[in-house]
Amino acid sequence: MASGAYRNGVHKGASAASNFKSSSFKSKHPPVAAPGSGLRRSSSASLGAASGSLKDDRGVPGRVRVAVRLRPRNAEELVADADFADCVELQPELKRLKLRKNNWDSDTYEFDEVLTEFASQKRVYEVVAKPVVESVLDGYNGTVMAYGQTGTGKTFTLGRLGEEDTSARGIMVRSMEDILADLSPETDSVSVSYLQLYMETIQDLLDPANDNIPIVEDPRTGDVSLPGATVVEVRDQQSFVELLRLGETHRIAANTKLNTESSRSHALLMVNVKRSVMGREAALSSEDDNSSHLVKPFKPLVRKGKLVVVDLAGSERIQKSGSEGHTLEEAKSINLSLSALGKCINALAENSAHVPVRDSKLTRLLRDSFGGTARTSLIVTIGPSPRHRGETASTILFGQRAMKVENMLKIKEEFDYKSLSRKLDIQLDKLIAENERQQKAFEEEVERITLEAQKRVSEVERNYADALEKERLKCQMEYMESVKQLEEKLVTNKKKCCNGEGPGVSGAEELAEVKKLLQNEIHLRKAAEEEVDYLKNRLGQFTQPEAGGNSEILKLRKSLEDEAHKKKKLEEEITILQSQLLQLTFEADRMRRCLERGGSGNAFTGLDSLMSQVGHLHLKDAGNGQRASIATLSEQVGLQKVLSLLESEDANVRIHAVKVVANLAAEGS
Ligand SMILES: Nc1ncnc2c1ncn2[C@@H]1O[C@H](COP(=O)(O)OP(=O)(O)OP(=O)(O)O)[C@@H](O)[C@H]1O
Repeated sequence: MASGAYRNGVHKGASAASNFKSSSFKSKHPPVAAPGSGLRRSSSASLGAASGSLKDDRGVPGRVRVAVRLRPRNAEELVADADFADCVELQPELKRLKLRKNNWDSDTYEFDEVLTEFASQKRVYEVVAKPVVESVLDGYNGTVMAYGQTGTGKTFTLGRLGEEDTSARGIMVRSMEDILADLSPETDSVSVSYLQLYMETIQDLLDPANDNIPIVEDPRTGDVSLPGATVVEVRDQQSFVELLRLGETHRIAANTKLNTESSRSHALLMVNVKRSVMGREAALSSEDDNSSHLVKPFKPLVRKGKLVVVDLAGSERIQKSGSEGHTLEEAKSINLSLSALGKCINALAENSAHVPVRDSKLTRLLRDSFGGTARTSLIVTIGPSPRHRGETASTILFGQRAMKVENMLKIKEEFDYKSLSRKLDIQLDKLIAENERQQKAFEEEVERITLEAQKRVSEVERNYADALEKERLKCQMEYMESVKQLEEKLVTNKKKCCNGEGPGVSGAEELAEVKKLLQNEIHLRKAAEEEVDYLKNRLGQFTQPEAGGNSEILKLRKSLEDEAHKKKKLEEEITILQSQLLQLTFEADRMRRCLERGGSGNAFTGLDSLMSQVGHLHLKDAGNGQRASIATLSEQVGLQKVLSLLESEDANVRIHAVKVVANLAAEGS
């Protein structure tokens, strides 16, 4: 008899149950909640509370919570036990169970939760498993375990998929629903392994070929791992249900092959939840300030919670199962692991110094669930049949002992170097991209400014070239005009000379007029020079910011210099023109004087025509300078002709010829 049992409603001896009266079943002191956790915390009575939880370095104290669930009578029992009362009577409001010994005597037990045959799957989940799931999401390990005789509803409670009737969904499916709803897909992840422990061998229910998985314990942390077990990351509920179905199919196939039943093996679903605490905080802060990740210090932490859901093999005794041969060995093996679990629980309940954890694979696998750092809920399932009273009593006692086991819940939080590295990589990528963007923008800006400058320079060049061209044309026109006027005047003078009229207008007046024209010309030239200077200054202003290397500007300067050079040449030509004009004026004067003296006009005819030709040549070739006129005279008039005039009989002709030659010689020199 358990020390905590009630008999006939009277409490006998110190019991775990008596302690539970003072403990709250509500989550008054939930473990440290992950920031931003979206899962609604259970508010109804639950097994998950850490009574009087005081968090210190060792963790949060948390007793193993135990619920009892009664299966309704099945078809066989309805017939076979028709004339008998159930072996148990439940008082759910008092969280008590009465186990009948006979018609007048019963033992009373108190549990953390008493679930009648009418309890819904939803309620069972909420009081048994939900607080554990919440702890797992907060970074603790958690265990939900079903213990009971074959056929009492362990698989019904834990493993129902509820595909046709969602209200029938069991604890596994509902747990994953809550986990997936609470995780952030960007920073968190959840993965599962599904295993079967049969005859001290661990088989992979997600990969049947993998049928002897070793257990590895971390000597430092005591954490248990199963290297080689298939681990599947779960992204949505549907894929998880598929995995459960696949596991169930493999479990049935494996058991058929081994000629056994599911009740002979233990099924373990391991759910690993990994969430980045920093990731969530950073994500929240970055909503307010996009650049915060660059300046705010951050601590990348990862919380790793592991949920283990264990559907234990049937707890019936060997002698009652009538096993023999291989089945007997099998039953012994099942019993071995279950009795090892019972022994461990007893040792822990009694605060024994030695806990035989290593006696079986089951206890090795569950070492964290009892007396470890996990939050653990146990649901013991019982049937109503008085024919199985002994099994029911044994199950109830197992549950009562488990209620005495105290765990020290510890949060599994690690510094997440991987996440830090990933975050830094992302930050680095962002910075590189930003840098490239800025570099590109800078280059585009430089290109834009260069284009703008080039455009402005070419605009100035064009304006300047236009202005120069205009000025040049203007000068040319004026020059041509002046030359034309001089020619006309010369012809008029000659005509007058030939007609013996003499210069109608005095030569001095004509000369003054020509001088005036020249002055005008000089004035215009000066104005053009000023215009050029002004344009030069303007160009200098435009090109100053790009000083030091713009080839366009250099070109512009060169063309400016060329223009200045041309201008200088034009000025020289004007000077030549002036000297020629003087010479012509002199010749005209001389001719006029000659005519006035009444000398032979005929005698001078050849010489006049020669002078006329010389004059024309001078005007035509003025652009090439004085030297060109001698060469042209020699070519076009012929030096022989000039020389023949020197031998003329007329002395005046000879004198003129001498003068012409002398003038030409003076020109030549
Ligand atoms: N609370 C319940 N309400 C209605 N039916 C139930 C309940 N619990 C169990 N059953 C039914 O009882 C039968 C046995 O249940 P189940 O297979 O879950 O038992 P078990 O303890 O897992 O058995 P085993 O140890 O052999 O695997 C099933 O048909 C199941 O539907």
